[in-house]
Amino acid sequence: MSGYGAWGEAGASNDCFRSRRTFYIPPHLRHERSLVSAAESGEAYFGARDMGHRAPRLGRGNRRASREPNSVGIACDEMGNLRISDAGDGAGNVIDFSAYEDIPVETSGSDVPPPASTFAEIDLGEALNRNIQRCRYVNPTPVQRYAIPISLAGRDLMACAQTGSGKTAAFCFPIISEIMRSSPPLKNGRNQGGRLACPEALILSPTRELSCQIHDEAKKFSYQTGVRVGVVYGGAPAFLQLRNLEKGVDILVATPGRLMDLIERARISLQKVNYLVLDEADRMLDMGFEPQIRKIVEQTDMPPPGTRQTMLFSATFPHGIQRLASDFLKNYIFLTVGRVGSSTELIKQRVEFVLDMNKRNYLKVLLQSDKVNGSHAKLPLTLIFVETKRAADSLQNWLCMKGFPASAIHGDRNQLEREQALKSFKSGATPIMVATDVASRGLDIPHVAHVINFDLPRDIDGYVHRIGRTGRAGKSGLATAFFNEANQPLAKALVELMQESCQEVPNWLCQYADRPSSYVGERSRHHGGGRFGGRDFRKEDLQLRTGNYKSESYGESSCAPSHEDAGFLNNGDIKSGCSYEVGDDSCSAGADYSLGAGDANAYDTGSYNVGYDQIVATGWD
Ligand SMILES: Nc1ncnc2c1ncn2[C@@H]1O[C@H](COP(=O)(O)OP(=O)(O)OP(=O)(O)O)[C@@H](O)[C@H]1O
Repeated sequence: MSGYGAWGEAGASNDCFRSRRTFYIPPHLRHERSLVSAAESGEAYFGARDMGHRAPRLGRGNRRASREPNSVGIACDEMGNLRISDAGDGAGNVIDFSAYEDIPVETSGSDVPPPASTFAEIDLGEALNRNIQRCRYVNPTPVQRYAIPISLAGRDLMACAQTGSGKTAAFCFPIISEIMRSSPPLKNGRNQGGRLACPEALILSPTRELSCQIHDEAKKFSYQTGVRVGVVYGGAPAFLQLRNLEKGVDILVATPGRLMDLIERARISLQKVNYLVLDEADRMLDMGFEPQIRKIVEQTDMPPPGTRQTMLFSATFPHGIQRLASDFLKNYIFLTVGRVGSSTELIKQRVEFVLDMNKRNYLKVLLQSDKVNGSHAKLPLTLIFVETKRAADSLQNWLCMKGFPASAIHGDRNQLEREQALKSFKSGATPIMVATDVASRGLDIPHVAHVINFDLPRDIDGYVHRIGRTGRAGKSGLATAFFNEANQPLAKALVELMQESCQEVPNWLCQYADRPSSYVGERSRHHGGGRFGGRDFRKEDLQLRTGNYKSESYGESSCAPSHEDAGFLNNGDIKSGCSYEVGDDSCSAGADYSLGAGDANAYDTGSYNVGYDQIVATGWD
């Protein structure tokens, strides 16, 4: 990854901006000093040389076995030094996914392929299987068990699975496997003398950080498969990204703005895209990104649905967004793994009543107590979410003044600042990171012990994604929310979510939830209050009309469809009260793409936080 510490370096500090010999360190191990030291000293963690450089035998994919090793990506030039390490907890233990074992799963759609219970059951190809072993992924996670066979069967998919449950591999594995075996070879996605990149797979994600992370993961999985992975995102020089694409790219990971820019400059063509993935699909199709996504998917040379395979993944999938998304899909399967959102009991959720004017003091107490209880009296990694970019800067400064090492990440920070903040947080050098929603989705930061919603988001899906930054991959985590009168509209949905997740709900919060409110939480309105947070809107529409739609339920049975949902959807009312700081990641100029600038700006200066900012200005403490 070209960014925040994905690569250690030989004989140098772990500064990824200098060009030295590079060593891949996967996201979940980048905080490990021992690993960084091993990389610095040149000691093989998983020596590429151990594996040799013979062309891999690729099972059904051996037609492409003669391809060169992957060489796309800034640090991928020296494959001899590539480190692929395990998925353990850094202490040699394999991640315990047993917490996800009895998760309810539901599929709907026609002719759903059966799930696989082991990787061995799935014919992914020898080279990829070796990489899976190198990653020490022993068994597929539930979403992988279902999504991989569905994808390998060539079916379109809308998949909804809990945060931290392994969705990235669920879409990467089948794509890599299929590209490995595709025939004839596509000359690594190059045309017109190498200037026009023609990827076979396109993975779109909403933020630069997430794109980098997916790129990193995909590169790791495609090691020695001959499949090339590239990435383009805003805020970084386009020429470097283009130079890498010129070497060939089979799988392109991109943020929408930069991708559109490069399409318009005739540097990328989507004519050969056989696989399209929208990660964080509900985010990609909400009112901020939707026009851009439509342009990319419907107004470029990308093959239409049915010709290409399309897969959408998220932990949350409001019905209005499902309806929009169905334009991009053909005869798709809807898959829900577990309750939409948190991995339930793995994340302990606490809600505290804290007035705005007391938030900072309360935070200080919380952090002090975390420090006392932390190992060696150290602060565990703590991610604090605030509403606005200004609030993020201000809280970061205040925390530093109070002796709590903190970084901040938001859409007004330039790419370098964002990378450095993330790197410093991951390494534990600044164990606190203050963030806006730009960091709420997808980021897989190992060992985040505590997520604090200093300002609660406006919708419950936002909350679900934020708290999902902890309690990932079978680990436990803590999420604390500061709640006060201003958050009353969220109370009902919050109580429902907490009850579903077997959390202790304070009585006072239930009282807020019982009050009439102008806001109807996403969960109640979209999901019908069922045990599955994500339900196939087709099913509910059809059941309403005919009482007949094919659905398979594994684990627990699902609830009756909600008439309220259908009515809501028919009104075309989509995700009002959207709470994103829209500041991706897109424009070639390097500035954050300001989608629905009105929204974003209104959000920054809106009345919701005025009181807070005034308090900051008076410097109370
Ligand atoms: N089969 C597996 N065995 C062990 N670890 C796995 C497996 N699949 C994925 N992981 C690990 O689980 C972690 C979470 O995976 P990932 O980031 O893909 O989650 P996600 O579902 O996309 O989360 P989010 O909804 O927050 O984006 C990663 O560190 C990944 O390496």
